[in-house]
Amino acid sequence: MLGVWTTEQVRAAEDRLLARTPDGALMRKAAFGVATVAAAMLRDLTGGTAGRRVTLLVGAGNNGGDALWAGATLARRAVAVTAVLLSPDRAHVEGLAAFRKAGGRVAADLGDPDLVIDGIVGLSARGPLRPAAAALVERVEVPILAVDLPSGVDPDTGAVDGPAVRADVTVTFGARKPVHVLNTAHCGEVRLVDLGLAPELPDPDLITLEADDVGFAWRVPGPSDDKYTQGVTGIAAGSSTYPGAAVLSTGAAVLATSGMVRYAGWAADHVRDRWPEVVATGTVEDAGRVQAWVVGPGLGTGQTGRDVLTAVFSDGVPTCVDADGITLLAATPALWDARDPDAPVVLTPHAGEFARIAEPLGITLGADRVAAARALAKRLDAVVLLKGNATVVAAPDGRTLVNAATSSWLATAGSGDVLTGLIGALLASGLDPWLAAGCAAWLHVRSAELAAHDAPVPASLIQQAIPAAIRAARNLVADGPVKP
Ligand SMILES: NC(=O)C1=CN([C@@H]2O[C@H](COP(=O)(O)OP(=O)(O)OC[C@H]3O[C@@H](n4cnc5c(N)ncnc54)[C@H](OP(=O)(O)O)[C@@H]3O)[C@@H](O)[C@H]2O)[C@@H](O)CC1
Ligand SMILES: Nc1ncnc2c1ncn2[C@@H]1O[C@H](COP(=O)(O)OP(=O)(O)O)[C@@H](O)[C@H]1O
Ligand SMILES: [K+]
Repeated sequence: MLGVWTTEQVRAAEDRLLARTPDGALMRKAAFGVATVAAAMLRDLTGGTAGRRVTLLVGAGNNGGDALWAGATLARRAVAVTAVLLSPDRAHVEGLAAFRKAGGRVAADLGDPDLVIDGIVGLSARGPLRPAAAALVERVEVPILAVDLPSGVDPDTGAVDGPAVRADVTVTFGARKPVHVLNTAHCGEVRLVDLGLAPELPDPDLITLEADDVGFAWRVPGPSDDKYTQGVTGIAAGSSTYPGAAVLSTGAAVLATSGMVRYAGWAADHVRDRWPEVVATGTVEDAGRVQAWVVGPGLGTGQTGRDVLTAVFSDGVPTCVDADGITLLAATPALWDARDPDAPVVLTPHAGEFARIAEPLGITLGADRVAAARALAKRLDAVVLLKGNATVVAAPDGRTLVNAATSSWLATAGSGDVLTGLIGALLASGLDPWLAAGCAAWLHVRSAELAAHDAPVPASLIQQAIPAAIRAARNLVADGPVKP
């Protein structure tokens, strides 16, 4: 697991570190990291550094100071560095002096650079780029290295509300901030420069899962296991209109667990045809014991759906509610009455479903997706997995993880049904519901990556890549550090 800290947490930690560090030392360390990455980018782009051209966009604060110090280091390595000062009378004084002394040039315009370094604004950023900065950024046609974060993007929410830098690489310092996991599209590749901040940091605000976390969490059958002891997953999904959702969701569970999967619903014949290993029945009541239910994909929003949801809740086991299940709960909150308060619920809304269920409760999905997911999780005493390019998973106790997509190929019809099957299988294996949702989101992205190979990919092929993705996660367990 890797931590992510809010700007407030980072600032407080930096203040403590600054108090016992010589003046300017942290900025010089940060800037050296920027210069090192910039030199590597120049080599990749042009085959060398000497004589190559870099333009710095320099704002009014320490972010601009970082850029100027980095520019000074590059200039000493014979790079032709130009600085455009957005607030000339407020540019970082020591940084500008060092930059000029190293041979850096101040100019009014971008010039014709090989690389641009964005030092417009960092942790103090509020709102989109202002017009002068926006006009410059708009004209950039070469790769951009962002200092700390891409300017114009909100550091704590990753939200973009107007002109903003879209970086190829972001070099950040001391700790990752929310923007780095919530808006990977604007950050590009994120590199972290160690400032020695770790001892000053509190518990992280958010976490992200690594491959070995997922591999470690995946249940592996032992010699005394049988098909029941590994957890039986139940899927209550599909209807005459949407039989495919049942097939996709059930299949994902089949591929994610070596135990047993039961299906209950209208699409029993379709499911049996595609997945003969599934025990399929017409109703939840006839399905037999399961350790977790998935309910909702393609279920329909009529009386049958309401009856199915009630039957599932009455079973008193961990339950993942998706799609039509969420819409039903939004329209008829009394359906919650059938829920056993001790049985965990995972809700998996996309933005529209989130609005449907959250707005009547006074919770809106604004720019701060983490805050919204946390509020709904607390209010409903359920894990909330909010879908999107960055998937946010919030537990009722406030634990929150973010899983960033590596592409947008997952945005395809039926891919959410695959995700629910994965969550169901992990819930049935006995995993903590928040971790189950997070591991499923991680594996979902990895499956899409393996299946897509930079081309469109249907949900059924994402599903087929599940075993390869599990292997990828588990191999790292074998090679990586042993966890307690
Ligand atoms: N502390 C440390 O230990 C270390 C800190 N480090 C570095 O310091 C950075 C934080 O620096 P910082 O706090 O000086 O402010 P910073 O982000 O440069 O903003 C400057 C000014 O920009 C303006 N502005 C605001 N929004 C804007 C917008 N949308 N578009 C345009 N302009 C906008 C606003 O000024 P205003 O014009 O509103 O008066 C604001 O005050 C941090 O990100 C890291 O890079 C590293 O060196 C490592 C050690
Ligand atoms: N732009 C995007 N980039 C990456 N993943 C995305 C993007 N948009 C949606 N997704 C993911 O794709 C899946 C879509 O699920 P959902 O909206 O329920 O679709 P469906 O109902 O068709 O199965 C979710 O896992 C979501 O996180
Ligand atoms: K920046």
